[in-house]
Amino acid sequence: MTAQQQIIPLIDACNLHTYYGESHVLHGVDLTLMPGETLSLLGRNGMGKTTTLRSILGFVPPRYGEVRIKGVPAAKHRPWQLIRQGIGYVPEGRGIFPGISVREHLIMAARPNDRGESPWTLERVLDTFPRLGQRINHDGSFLSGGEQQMLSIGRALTTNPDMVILDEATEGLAPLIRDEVWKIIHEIKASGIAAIIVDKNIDNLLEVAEKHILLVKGEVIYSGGSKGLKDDPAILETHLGVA
Ligand SMILES: Nc1ncnc2c1ncn2[C@@H]1O[C@H](COP(=O)(O)OP(=O)(O)OP(=O)(O)O)[C@@H](O)[C@H]1O
Repeated sequence: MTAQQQIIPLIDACNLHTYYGESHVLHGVDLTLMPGETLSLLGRNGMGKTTTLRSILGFVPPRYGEVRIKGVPAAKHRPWQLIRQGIGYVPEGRGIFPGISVREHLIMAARPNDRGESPWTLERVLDTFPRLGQRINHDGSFLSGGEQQMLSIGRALTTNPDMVILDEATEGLAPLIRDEVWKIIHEIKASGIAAIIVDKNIDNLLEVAEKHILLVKGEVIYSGGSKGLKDDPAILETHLGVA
C-alpha cells in the first residue's frame, strides 16, 4: 500500500492520562477507530468509559497523551467544532433542550458532510424514526426517554457524520424501545458510519461491534475482536459480571 492509499483513522487516541483535579482516572488508554468500524467501550460503572469519550472529544482534555481526529491533533480543535469534524455525539443524558421542538432539534445542527453530501435528510431521519414524525411539533422536554434518545440519535445523523459516539445507548429505556435503538444502531452501521458505543448489553455489543475495548480502573485490559471475548468468557465474567 502506498503512503497515499494509507487509511487514516477517524480517531487515534494514544496513551491518554486524564485527571479530575488530583484524581488520576485514565491510565494510558489507547483507542483507534477506523472508517466504518463499530467499536464498543466496555467496563463496569466508574471504570472510565465516559471519561475516555470526553477526553477524545476535548471536554476533559488528557493531561498526557494525544488524540488525533482524522489525522489532526485534537488540541487544534475545540469541542464545539465536533460536528465540523464529522462527529455525531449522543451524550449520556441525551442533551435535549426544553422549549425547542423536535423539528427545531433536527434542523438546528443539520449540515452536509465534508464531501458536500447530505444522505441523512430530515425526511430520512423521520422515516427511520416514525415516532419523531408523530411528535414533530412537541417540545423536546415533553418526550419520553426513548423518544428523547431517538431525537438525540436523529439529530446526530442530520449532521451527516463519519462517526457517531453513543454513550449509554439504551440506558433506562423500556425493552421494546431498546430493541428499536439497537435496530437503528445496525442501520447506522450498514450505512457505513463508524461508531463507538457504550452500553450494558454485552450480547448486542458482541453482535454489532467488531472491536471491543474493556476498561478496568482506567486501564485497557482487553482490546480486540468479538472472538477473543467469546473464546475467553472469564474476562467478561470477571470484569463485567456476565456469566
Ligand atoms: N466530574 C468528575 N469529577 C470527579 N471525578 C469524576 C468526574 N466524573 C467522573 N469521575 C470519576 O472518574 C471515574 C470514571 O468515571 P466515568 O464516568 O468515566 O466512568 P464510566 O465507566 O463511564 O462509568 P458510568 O457507567 O458510571 O458512567 C469514576 O471514579 C468517577 O467517580
